[in-house]
Amino acid sequence: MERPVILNIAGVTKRFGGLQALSDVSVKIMQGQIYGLIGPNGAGKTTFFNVITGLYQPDSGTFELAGKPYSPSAPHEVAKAGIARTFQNIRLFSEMTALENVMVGRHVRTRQGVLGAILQHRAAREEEAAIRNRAMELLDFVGIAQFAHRTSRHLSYGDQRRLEIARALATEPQLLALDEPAAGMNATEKLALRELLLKIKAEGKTILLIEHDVKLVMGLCDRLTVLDYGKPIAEGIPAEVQKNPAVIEAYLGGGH
Ligand SMILES: Nc1ncnc2c1ncn2[C@@H]1O[C@H](COP(=O)(O)OP(=O)(O)OP(=O)(O)O)[C@@H](O)[C@H]1O
Repeated sequence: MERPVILNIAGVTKRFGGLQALSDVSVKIMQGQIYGLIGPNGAGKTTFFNVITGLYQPDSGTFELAGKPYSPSAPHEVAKAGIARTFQNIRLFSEMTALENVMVGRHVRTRQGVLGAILQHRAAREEEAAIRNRAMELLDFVGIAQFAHRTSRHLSYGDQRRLEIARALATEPQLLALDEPAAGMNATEKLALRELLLKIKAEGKTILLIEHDVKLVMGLCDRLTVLDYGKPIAEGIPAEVQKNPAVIEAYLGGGH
């Protein structure tokens, strides 16, 4: 049986002044897939992420998450709809502990919200305990439970990336969107990241991955789209995409 479509985005265009950053980009991701988005520098990958997560307004496009239209008009709306993302440059609350960072992510999904948590009504206190427990579970899941009470800026680079993923998972997303999670990682950290992403996939979660490390993407993704100058030039399984002459030209040609 065909798996349900989680993300179905069609016909996205985005222009910055005279620059056509995205031209008619469409992506369809099935539940449980790791889907890659690659392309040379300036191809439009981050712009596409920013459009689907509500940071940039698209000029056109249709947006569906788990069969329902969603409006990518503001990041908090997108988070509520069920897309959680991480950023190319780590964006943690650097003075908070690892645990607190994950608890903040969890509040997107709870009844009391941040205000309730501050007011500390009884119901809020109970909810807070549940949030704390779940946050600890997530830290354990990504492999950094031992650092729960460490200030996040004191974590190693690789562990900060894991923490970002734990915080994103805390929102119980339908789709986890990762913007260059391996950027700046050494070989050992990359290997550990690969294991973590496979573990997340094994839980039935769906991942959209922008990544510069082509080897990592090819070994990890079920399918991928290649962008070049804002246009999709190939889509398919890694074995096909890496043989595609347009893809080879985009990466090896002198244009970039
Ligand atoms: N806010 C903006 N205003 C104007 N131009 C922008 C803006 N954001 C991106 N661009 C331009 O859009 C194009 C696509 O950039 P984008 O950052 O999406 O590419 P990318 O594929 O993510 O690149 P990289 O791999 O280097 O991160 C580039 O030419 C970039 O200069």
